[in-house]
Amino acid sequence: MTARARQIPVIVLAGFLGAGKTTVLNQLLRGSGGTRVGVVVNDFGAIEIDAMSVSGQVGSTVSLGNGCLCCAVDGSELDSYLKRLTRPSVGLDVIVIEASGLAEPQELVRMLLASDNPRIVYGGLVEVVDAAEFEATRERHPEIGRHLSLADLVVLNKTDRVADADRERLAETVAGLADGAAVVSASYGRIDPELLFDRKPRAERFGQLSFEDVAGEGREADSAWAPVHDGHLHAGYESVSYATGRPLGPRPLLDFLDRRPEGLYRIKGYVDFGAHDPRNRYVLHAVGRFLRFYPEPWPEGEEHGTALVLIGSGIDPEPLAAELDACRDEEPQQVREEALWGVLRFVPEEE
Ligand SMILES: Nc1nc2c(ncn2[C@@H]2O[C@H](COP(=O)(O)OP(=O)(O)OP(=O)(O)O)[C@@H](O)[C@H]2O)c(=O)[nH]1
Repeated sequence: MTARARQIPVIVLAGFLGAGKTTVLNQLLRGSGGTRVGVVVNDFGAIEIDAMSVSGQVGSTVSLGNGCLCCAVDGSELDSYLKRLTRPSVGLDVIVIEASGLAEPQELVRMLLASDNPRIVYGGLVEVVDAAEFEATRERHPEIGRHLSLADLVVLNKTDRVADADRERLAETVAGLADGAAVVSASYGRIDPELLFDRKPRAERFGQLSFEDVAGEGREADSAWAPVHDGHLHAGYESVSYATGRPLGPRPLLDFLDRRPEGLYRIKGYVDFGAHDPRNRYVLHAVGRFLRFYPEPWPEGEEHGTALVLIGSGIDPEPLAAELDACRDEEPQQVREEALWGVLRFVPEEE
């Protein structure tokens, strides 16, 4: 076999905060059959929540926490992870990089195209869009349109959250921005893995980007290419990581979530409600005003505790941490059955 024949496609999975990238990734991993998928997860927050929530993968996962991969100055960090994943002994068929929700996808694509790792080949950019939040997000961040124009495939996710008529309109808007790339509608990230793992020549599958496309040749000067990161989505965003070994009180936490500041767009992580439910931890997801708790059994042997990442613009880390501290349960051993009811209202019946 020639070196070229062994090249492993590397797909970038991008999309704004909370759009459903991890959900799509988990669906792909579940549906990957015998294909061995390697995963690189790039979290924006210091606690690597996404890496923890990628489940059941067939291949290997490496995680790049705390900071945006698109700001790794020369891509050497990414290169070293890819080197590990592309060792023949690992035997991967495809690698998916889940970008942080604030990454500049073209930076990642550029790094992949510039990589001198002979074992990889750029496999396309998948952009995940939150159908329910898209319009508001685009108003705040018009650059989302530019991201879509680079995509090879757009997943219009969370279509269960919008009415049929809105869905069609959104699909049209997104298709217009995506500049000819395929747009597939999905709920809970359910897309056909064949869309990504097909080994046909990529020119047939995706409108492959050339380096010139990505580097901006023939395009208008693009501020995101400046060596500073002012134009990046994450420039105005802050991430706060919060961890505590003391259980949180359900009611104080719900009060906190209820009055969370407008700029606090994304919260994710695990909550320990202590004696209120000693068997389960509660996966928490807030995206805009959307809030969900997903109880799941504590992994065996895992120390119980709460770990949250809060991401937003104009948020003030210290008061947020102090407010969360104030949610810690005063009487962690005392169970009031009704205390958890408020939380259970935000547990979906089924996906
Ligand atoms: N209603 C609905 N919720 C969804 C859908 N897809 C994902 N979600 C929920 O949206 C929340 C965020 O999903 P994630 O997959 O974590 O989003 P993400 O893009 O990886 O988030 P970041 O890494 O923080 O940017 C979770 O609560 C998901 O269960 C969907 O199609 N419909």
